[in-house]
Amino acid sequence: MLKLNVKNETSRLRTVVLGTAQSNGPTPTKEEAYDPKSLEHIIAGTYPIEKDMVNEMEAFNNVFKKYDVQVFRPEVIEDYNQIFTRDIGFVIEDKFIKANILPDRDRELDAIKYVLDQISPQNIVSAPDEIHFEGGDVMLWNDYIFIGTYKRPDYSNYITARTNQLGVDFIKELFPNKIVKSFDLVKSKTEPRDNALHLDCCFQPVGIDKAIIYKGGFYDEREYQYLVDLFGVENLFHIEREEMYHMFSNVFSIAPDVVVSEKNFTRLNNWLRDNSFTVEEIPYAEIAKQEGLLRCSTLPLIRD
Ligand SMILES: NC(=[NH2+])NCCC[C@H](N)C(=O)O
Repeated sequence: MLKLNVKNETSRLRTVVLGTAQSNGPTPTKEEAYDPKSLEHIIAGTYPIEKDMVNEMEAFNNVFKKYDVQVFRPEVIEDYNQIFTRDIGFVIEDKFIKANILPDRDRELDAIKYVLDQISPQNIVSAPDEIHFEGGDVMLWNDYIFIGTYKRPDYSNYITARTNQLGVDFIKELFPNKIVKSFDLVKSKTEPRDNALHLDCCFQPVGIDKAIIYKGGFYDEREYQYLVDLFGVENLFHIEREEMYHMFSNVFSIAPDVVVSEKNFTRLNNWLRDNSFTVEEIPYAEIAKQEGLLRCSTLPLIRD
């Protein structure tokens, strides 16, 4: 049995699910795209090919091997995108919460059934259909749970809005001892530079007291200010619109002092090293074209 334990984004990682790019399927049509960055690359004819994405995920897997992390991979569903495991469920403390994900993606959860079978059933939580959340919107910070959401009434018009108020309320009720803070995110169906698809596309803690943040991802400046006040401006690495488009905030921590990052994120990687982090650089620019990066590709089950 797996003894789940995740309380934050950075404690030493022991067990994780890493997505797979195998049998990712043919390039989707414009109509099939469910995020604007994939759409941009479908139109431009630059949508990533499977072989490149498999290689990028292997590089990620090799970093896990180097740090002795136990890795589960989803069973491969033929011609189905299973890269972004983060969104299909998430662990808070010792609970696995199954996400009510975008209908286009709902088969992804079946592929990790063999992992869920190793978790005590009383620790697996699912929510009624009208309650929406995806793991990319849920971020743990010890006593805090940060949740990205979309609060305006046209929620259902946005395929890029993945977590609703009911989702926020559900998590609040499940964890009455946590401080649950939600953040209304900026969304666009057509411009990836103005779309914070999930909270991890515009914010993520690193180390024990630092974080990466993109101010423009927050619809309400007061909610951005809340994080500035909580972390302290000197502990924040502010990214620009183009850097958020490249997904600088979507790196992944293996330990408080070890961050896996994209090899072209020079400005961020230098800042991390200047702050005594070890940066494990890997290529991930092809997968980035699907509006997800390293955090999105992982689902941590056990951290120290
Ligand atoms: N946690 C994340 N930011 N995940 C990114 C998922 C990207 C994927 N193309 C989608 O639209 O669902």
